[in-house]
Amino acid sequence: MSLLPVAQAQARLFALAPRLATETVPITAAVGRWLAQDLAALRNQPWTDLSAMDGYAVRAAEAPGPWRVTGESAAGTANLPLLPPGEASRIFTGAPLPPGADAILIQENAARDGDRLTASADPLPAGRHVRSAASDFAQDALLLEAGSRLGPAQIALAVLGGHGAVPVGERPTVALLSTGNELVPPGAPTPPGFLPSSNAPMLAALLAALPCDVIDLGIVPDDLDAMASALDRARTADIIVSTGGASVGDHDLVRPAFIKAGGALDFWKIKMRPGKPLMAGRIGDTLFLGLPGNPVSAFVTATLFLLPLVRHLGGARDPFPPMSDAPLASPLPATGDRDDYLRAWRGQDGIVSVTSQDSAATAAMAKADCLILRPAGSPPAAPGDRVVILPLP
Ligand SMILES: Nc1nc2c(c(=O)[nH]1)N[C@H]1C(S)=C(S)[C@@H](COP(=O)(O)OP(=O)(O)OC[C@H]3O[C@@H](n4cnc5c(N)ncnc54)[C@H](O)[C@@H]3O)O[C@H]1N2
Ligand code: MOO
Repeated sequence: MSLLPVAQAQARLFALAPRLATETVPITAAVGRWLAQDLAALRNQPWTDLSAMDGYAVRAAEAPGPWRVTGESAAGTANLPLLPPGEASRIFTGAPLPPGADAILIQENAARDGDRLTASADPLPAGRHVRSAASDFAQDALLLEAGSRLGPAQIALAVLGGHGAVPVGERPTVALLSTGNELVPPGAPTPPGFLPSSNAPMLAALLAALPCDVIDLGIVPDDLDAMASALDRARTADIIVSTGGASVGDHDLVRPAFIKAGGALDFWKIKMRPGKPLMAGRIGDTLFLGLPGNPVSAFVTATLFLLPLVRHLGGARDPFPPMSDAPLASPLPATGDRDDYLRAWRGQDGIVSVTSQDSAATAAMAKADCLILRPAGSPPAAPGDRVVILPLP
């Protein structure tokens, strides 16, 4: 079987995965989720011309006064009477300007003696310290496009736009299955032959940044029937993710177990390093991703396939990790016949690849804050050469 290029594999994975239904949730529960529809403003912001400062509302053409201070405007007032010529109104930040006023004299620049007011400094142009009606956004304006992620700034915008609830993609459920006779749960004793299972906690940590619900189904031994029944039990999830047992050894049983459980495999073996044995398919309505067991391979394939899949299902417009380019600080060897995703960190002088690129080197992986993408067949690279990087979450 020839190796499938990463972009083709990602496209095939998404083709297996229709987006989830949408639901309307209170705005406070929408953080991190993706809008299911364009969001338009239900109101003008500001609703009318407002003062940006504490001071006096005046007619700018009358500066530097004197004015007679008559009315007052505070935030929360409306329907103010016309400001007669020659008069000023005391005003506070966020309060509406009385009709006729067109500038704010800030109180630091005002001299007041009883109800007599004069401007003590600088010319006062019309519009000074005024936030004009709808200058932030107007009613019916498009605030946020479908597929946008709702972070803190987007939530503020939606609320000011008049929305108390928003339509978003549902949260997918992700079931994690760790395969391997050698695995024990985190923190358990490790007699000879055993090691702690780190993949599920690592994947749960990666998924914690996304709106999804993670179920850890624990460790399954390298046994065809045990794996097949574990996969079958996991079918209530939207996505099943296994780690380990994905390669070609006699104990690598995930693929036959998936087929035994009734799954239809769509692809296996990707033109990437690490991560070659990655596989994907469907079992009923559930998507299946079989990640390699090596912790670094599982980390990289999760970054390039699992996280984008969760974003896609939840309605994201941009599901893939962003890429940029940056200069290298240290040299790189030529790549082989697979795309390399090298673990690296962003130093002051450029990108530094971590010392060990072995797919079991977790100490080196933990120093990385980005991946360098080096396409298959790239020649050696020297310090100063620009490379494509993917920042890590
Ligand atoms: N003859 C070949 N051998 C291998 C090939 C190949 O093409 N031909 N591919 C290699 C590549 S590339 C990878 S990647 C690995 C992946 O193998 P598996 O997915 O079958 O993973 P395992 O053999 O089950 O485990 C590999 C390694 O990772 C450790 N492991 C597994 N699960 C966990 C876990 N939950 N937590 C921590 N560590 C885990 C496991 O003990 C092994 O050391 O295959 C190559 N072989
Ligand atoms: O493709 Mo594997 O993940 O190199 O060790």
